[in-house]
Amino acid sequence: MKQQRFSGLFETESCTYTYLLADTDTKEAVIIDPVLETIDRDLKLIKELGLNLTVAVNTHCHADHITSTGRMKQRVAGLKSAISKFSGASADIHLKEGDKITFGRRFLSVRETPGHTNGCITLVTGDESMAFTGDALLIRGCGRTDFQQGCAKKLYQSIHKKIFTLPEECLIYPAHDYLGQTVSTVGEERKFNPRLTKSIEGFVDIMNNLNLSSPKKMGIAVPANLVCGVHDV
Ligand SMILES: N[C@@H](CCC(=O)N[C@@H](CSS)C(=O)NCC(=O)O)C(=O)O
Ligand SMILES: [Fe+2]
Repeated sequence: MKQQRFSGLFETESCTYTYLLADTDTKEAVIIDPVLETIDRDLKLIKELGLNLTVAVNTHCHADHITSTGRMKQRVAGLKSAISKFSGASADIHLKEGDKITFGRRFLSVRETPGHTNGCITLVTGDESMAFTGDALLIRGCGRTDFQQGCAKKLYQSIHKKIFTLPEECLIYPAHDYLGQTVSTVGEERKFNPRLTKSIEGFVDIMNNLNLSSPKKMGIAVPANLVCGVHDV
């Protein structure tokens, strides 16, 4: 019987979620958005579970924290890094719409969801029961669109066309949450997301008036993440 192991892991400084998915029959595993500060915790869990980590994928070139994918590659034999081909970042695998990341008999399929950045992707499990939305769709929110080629119109269209078309009960796992929320569903966000339930004009207006300060680590995170996060910290 095919089984899947799923872990949601949290990094407290940047409020980032890292997700680990494994086929428990074959032990092949994939990690999504791992953070440099929590590399030891994540690799310990992978070792404890006896998993063979084959792919470390970033949903986009993060601006607020440094990815651990480069460092993980140095510590896990055969591990490949992956990111969108539109991210501008180096990686072993450059992903595009419709690509599949396989782990054992399971897979994640790639949906391009630009708007927060040009290279944002949403990863959807083969049975469409889970979607890892990165910073495109957050729980009752969405990624900001005021830097890294952000575009509010594009983000609105990405979310409506590529995420809200998934089954209502599909679980939404974002890359961040600042309020302690861990999971939502497509149906819930379609109904209750205060930004995405507006018209496109209303959405653009909200996004143009967020007035958020830049992420504290942006100056070091973006250049580091363009090269898989490997740099002298
Ligand atoms: N204060 C944090 C950065 C917070 C932030 O800008 N979050 C991003 C996602 S990380 S690129 C975002 O899109 N937020 C949207 C929102 O509505 O909050 C820091 O200093 O790191
Ligand atoms: Fe981001």
